[in-house]
Amino acid sequence: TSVLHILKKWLRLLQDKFYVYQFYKVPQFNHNMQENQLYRKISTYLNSLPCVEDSDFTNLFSGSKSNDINLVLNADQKIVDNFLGARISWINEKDEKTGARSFVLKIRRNDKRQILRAYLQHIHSKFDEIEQRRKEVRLFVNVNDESNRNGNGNRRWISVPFTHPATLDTVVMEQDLKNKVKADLETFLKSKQHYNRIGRIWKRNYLLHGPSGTGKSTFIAAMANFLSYDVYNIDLSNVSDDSDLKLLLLQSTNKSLIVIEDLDSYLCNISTALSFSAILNFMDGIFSCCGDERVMIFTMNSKDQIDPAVLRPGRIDHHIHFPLCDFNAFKSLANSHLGLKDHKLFPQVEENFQTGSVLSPAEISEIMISNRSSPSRALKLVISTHQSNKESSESDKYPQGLIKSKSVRPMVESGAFGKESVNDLRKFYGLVRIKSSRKKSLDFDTSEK
Ligand SMILES: Nc1ncnc2c1ncn2[C@@H]1O[C@H](COP(=O)(O)OP(=O)(O)OP(=O)(O)O)[C@@H](O)[C@H]1O
Ligand SMILES: [Mg+2]
Repeated sequence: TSVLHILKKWLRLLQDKFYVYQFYKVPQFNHNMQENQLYRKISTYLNSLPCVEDSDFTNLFSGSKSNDINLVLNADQKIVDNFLGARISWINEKDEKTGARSFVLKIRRNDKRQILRAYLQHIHSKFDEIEQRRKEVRLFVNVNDESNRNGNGNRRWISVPFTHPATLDTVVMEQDLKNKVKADLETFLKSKQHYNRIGRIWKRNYLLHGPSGTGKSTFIAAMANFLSYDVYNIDLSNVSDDSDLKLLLLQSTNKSLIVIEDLDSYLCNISTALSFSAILNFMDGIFSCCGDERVMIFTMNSKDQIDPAVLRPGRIDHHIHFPLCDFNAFKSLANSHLGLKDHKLFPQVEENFQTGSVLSPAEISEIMISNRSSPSRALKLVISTHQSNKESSESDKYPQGLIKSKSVRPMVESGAFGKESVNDLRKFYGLVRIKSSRKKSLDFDTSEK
């Protein structure tokens, strides 16, 4: 077989001498460093070809499902495709200077006239088919400029499969609000023509604001799963300057969620690297290549200190507030986390929440997860943590030295729990204290402290 294989190869080389070929190059990026969609389509198409399995050398990657194994072409690997009797070969080349990649198509001149157009159309439709089947949402994060310079071909994003399990059903929030957001997203998905007609970029901007641990990030994941959009999470600390921010937007694809978390902390300490106007322009999306189907989401702990220009209508289409946990939210969490529709301790919890909420859904959900074997203990712990947090937030009005003695002692002395629960509580309470002091450091600058 080896001899046969070698003979075939020679014969092919000999035949090649008798034909005139034409070459087509499909670079990964255009001159503005926008990703060439055709490159992505060709890459997906070629990796799906059965002949990848027969090639001399190829890469194996695990897929999104546990048993999946994907074959992925290696750089510089040659692959031969057959279409309507014509032989078309592809190779993935790397530009030594810039590190940018391109696919190069080689086709006989005669075949080109007959089939090239149909062949490219075939790639388009195969790609759509594969995408439909795959429906894999990916999470992109921006790499810093350094790795870019190290021959990454100016690629600013790296991606992994997005597997967050949150859905709009699992996020606890007011039902009316949830329905409104759902309806808004559904209308958005159907509104391409409308946006075109009124001359606006087809995008929707959301601001999620509220204290830490109230579900903002979880809601973003739920939105991504609802829309089946890829998520581009921009870490502004990895953005070197204004043009870098533009580049990130240019290199994102359509049907995507573009996320900037904790925008308030960046706006309050705007660095020299990134200007205020660059952020505003970014939010408007005027640099986006085709402005197709993008949802932008910004999160903040508070919008009190934010320049109204950032929040003006059009720049932010929807403001969604994520509050601390009230009794209704608590009941939803108890239902989803502990399977409790009702419990004899519910009236006591309700009474507690009526005096004002001090626990975030994250804190309550944490208590419920770690005590899910004993719902009663979880509820008692919620009540006592709520009380102690309330006391400590009141004692924040007093000098620092008083806080500890005021807040910790009543819980430990109450004797309502076994030793284990008290330890749990201490441990958990420690976390809460660390969290709240972290928040303080965001709110005030050190000189004020
Ligand atoms: N509204 C909610 N519904 C369901 N789970 C929630 C909700 N809020 C918080 N949680 C739970 O708490 C955890 C933390 O929530 P999340 O990270 O979404 O909060 P966040 O508002 O983004 O906080 P931060 O401002 O600190 O980033 C999540 O793992 C989630 O399971
Ligand atoms: Mg978050």
